[in-house]
Amino acid sequence: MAIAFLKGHGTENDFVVLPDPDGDLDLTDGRVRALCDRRRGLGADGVLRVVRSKALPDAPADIDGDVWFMDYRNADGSIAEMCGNGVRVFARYLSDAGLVEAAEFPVGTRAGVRPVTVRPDGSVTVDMGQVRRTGRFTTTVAGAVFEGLGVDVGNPHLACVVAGAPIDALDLTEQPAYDPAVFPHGVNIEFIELVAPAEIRMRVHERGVGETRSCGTGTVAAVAGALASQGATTGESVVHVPGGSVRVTIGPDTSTLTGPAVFVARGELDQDWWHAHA
Ligand SMILES: N[C@@H](CCC[C@H](N)C(=O)O)C(=O)O
Repeated sequence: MAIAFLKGHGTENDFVVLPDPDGDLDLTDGRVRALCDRRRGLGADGVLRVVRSKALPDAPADIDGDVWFMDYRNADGSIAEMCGNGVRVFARYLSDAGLVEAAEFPVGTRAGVRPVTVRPDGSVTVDMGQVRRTGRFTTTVAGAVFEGLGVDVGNPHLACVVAGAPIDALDLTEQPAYDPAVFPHGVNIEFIELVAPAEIRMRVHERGVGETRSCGTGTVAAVAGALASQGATTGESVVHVPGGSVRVTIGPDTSTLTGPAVFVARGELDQDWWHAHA
């Protein structure tokens, strides 16, 4: 069986997309790690398997079986509940491939259904759901302690506004320290610089990946963190990340993320390579 793939990115958070409507692929952790490896594989921050919800045994039971499901894996092979940049790339794939005809449709994720709108200019808006604030916590980078807002947007985040020092100077090559009692399943950690009332810059260290050039769920968490630093819970902001810019709105009941979704390549995996990495 030929195994098709696409390579795409959203603000340079890059993914291998594997169309697998009937859930036939044996997508082991080892294969995910090999696919994401930038030397022995295709190279990516994560894998997006495109599968019908009814074909994935661990899809949440309340998602309609015909809804397309984003089976997301981090580069280290771990499973994450949600990926904001990935869901835009995923939605764009479904639309370009003619698997969905409407411009607005639901995408299933482990964090629940996320309604998306694919726009004629190729950008995608995602309804990211309600932002849950979980408390104030700290992280440590090279001995420097940063305080931030814990945020749950389906997956866990710690959004830290950095005052008085440029975020560019932070060394994010190592895992920033955090309290595992607070984040027992790990955490994505954002470092935020306030640029203007509705404009921020962000860097991120992603759970299961390392520093990436963007994190969509992280941008929503970052805007929640920036708003909190100004005593607000709702608002909107442009978020500049190393890989580009996105727009985030946060309301009392839900949030949205709008940004690009780009395809770079498509092809077929080598069968021998696939079998060698079981
Ligand atoms: N890059 C993603 C988030 C991917 C999952 C994350 N690393 C986690 O483990 O929660 C995004 O764009 O949101």
